[in-house]
Amino acid sequence: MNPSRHPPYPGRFITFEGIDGAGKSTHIDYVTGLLKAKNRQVVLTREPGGTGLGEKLREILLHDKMTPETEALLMFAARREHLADIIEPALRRGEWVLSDRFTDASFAYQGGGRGLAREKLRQLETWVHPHLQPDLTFLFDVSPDIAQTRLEAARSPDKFEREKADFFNRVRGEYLRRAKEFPERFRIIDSSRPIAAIRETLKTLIGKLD
Ligand SMILES: Nc1ncnc2c1ncn2[C@@H]1O[C@H](COP(=O)(O)OP(=O)(O)O)[C@@H](O)[C@H]1O
Ligand SMILES: Cc1cn([C@H]2C[C@H](O)[C@@H](COP(=O)(O)OP(=O)(O)O)O2)c(=O)[nH]c1=O
Repeated sequence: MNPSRHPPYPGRFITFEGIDGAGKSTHIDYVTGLLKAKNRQVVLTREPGGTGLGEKLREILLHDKMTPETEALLMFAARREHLADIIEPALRRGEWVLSDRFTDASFAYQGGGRGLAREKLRQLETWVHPHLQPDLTFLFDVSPDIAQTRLEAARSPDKFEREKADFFNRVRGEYLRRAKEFPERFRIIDSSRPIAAIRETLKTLIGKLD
């Protein structure tokens, strides 16, 4: 049970983070399978998105030009809906929520990437989810060069994916800084390795959860 939660929910909240192309989407399905094999009820979701309104905001966020402040506010607006409609009800029911990104992404992208002050993001975090943090965060860590090569082979880029290596170096740096700040919940996964090797790591880590 996560003691930082009030009230304490019986479910578990696991988030998947990393720069674009790091392999989150590839591995979230694998982890879902591992948990289902352990007879856990799993809710698979993503940010921005996860709700009807959240998915509409995602379309705007991924394609429209806006100030960094607007970007942060819309990310947290989508998150508020996500928490109220999906995440907290599932945790109350005792289910395992796996989310492709959460608030660490706002610190990494809007903070590290766009340069917004960390304190502003902390204020939004306190406003939107004062008593809830993930139980566990997998940080898929890889260089922007490798991620870019993988993405070029896979799909056409959205607004974020068109950013340059400098931007992703700052995003990666902020993710790693947060992993140091919250070592009890972060697990850094070396994502430069082949998919099979990463699966082995994930299997070991998931096997340790009760
Ligand atoms: N460890 C890996 N080695 C090689 N290719 C990978 C690896 N992980 C993911 N990929 C490929 O890279 C691309 C981006 O992966 P994806 O899971 O969509 O990343 P993300 O969700 O983090 O943006 C996909 O085509 C995927 O098959
Ligand atoms: C949740 C979140 C995502 N993002 C960005 C990161 C991603 O580039 C984009 C969409 O995330 P994601 O769903 O990971 O995109 P994809 O499936 O194409 O890899 O939104 C932020 O900038 N801040 C946030 O708080």
